[in-house]
Amino acid sequence: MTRKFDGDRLLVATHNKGKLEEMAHLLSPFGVSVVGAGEMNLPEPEETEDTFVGNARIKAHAAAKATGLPALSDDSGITIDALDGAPGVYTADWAETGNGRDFLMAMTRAYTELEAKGAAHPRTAQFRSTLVLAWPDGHDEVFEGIAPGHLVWPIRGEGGFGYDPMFVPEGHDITFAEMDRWEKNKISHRGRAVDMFVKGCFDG
Ligand SMILES: O=P(O)(O)OP(=O)(O)OP(=O)(O)OC[C@H]1O[C@@H](n2cnc3c(O)ncnc32)[C@H](O)[C@@H]1O
Ligand SMILES: [Mg+2]
Repeated sequence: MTRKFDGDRLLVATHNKGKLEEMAHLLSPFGVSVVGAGEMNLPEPEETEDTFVGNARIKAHAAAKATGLPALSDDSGITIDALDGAPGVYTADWAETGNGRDFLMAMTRAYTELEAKGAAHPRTAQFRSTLVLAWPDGHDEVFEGIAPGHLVWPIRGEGGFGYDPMFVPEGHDITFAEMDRWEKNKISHRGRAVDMFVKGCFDG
């Protein structure tokens, strides 16, 4: 098996601990361990684009430029059909309190907006993950994964992170937050995007 990047540790340009743990688990079967942007003391760049790929590019290129290493970023979020795709790229912003993030507040907003619209059940939604592998020479590669499902209320489960307690993936009746620790990775948007990354970056 050959790989397109050198060394065993891959820089993952994220400051989200939940994402980093999932990436570490998803990549370990390929002999790749990860190091997060936080551990490398890299700043968190402002995500000023209005697309997942645009923001993923900002994060990956900032990390690659700062370190001279290839860097893999993840920009992700949830699109809710009855809310015309909101919160989408603003998924993290819905949790912003001005003093950290509150995901119960963000999930409550999603539920409240669905109720206000009288949205029918099932309230379909998709988790989306766009990975960008950026190289120090400025070029990049893009990989995407989608997990379809629906939203439930009240929220259920203690696992995962972010909006996991309100999301039931298609073909299941428990939320991502109710799944055993690594079950989510087998079917998640991030798991699917990492599959594409692995296919694109390894041969043999
Ligand atoms: O930008 P980085 O540093 O990677 O970390 P972040 O948490 O800010 O990540 P994003 O900018 O990509 O925002 C994604 C938002 O979507 C949420 N999200 C993404 N993937 C998720 C998942 O697998 N389960 C639950 N919520 C998720 C997450 O909690 C964030 O609020
Ligand atoms: Mg972010």
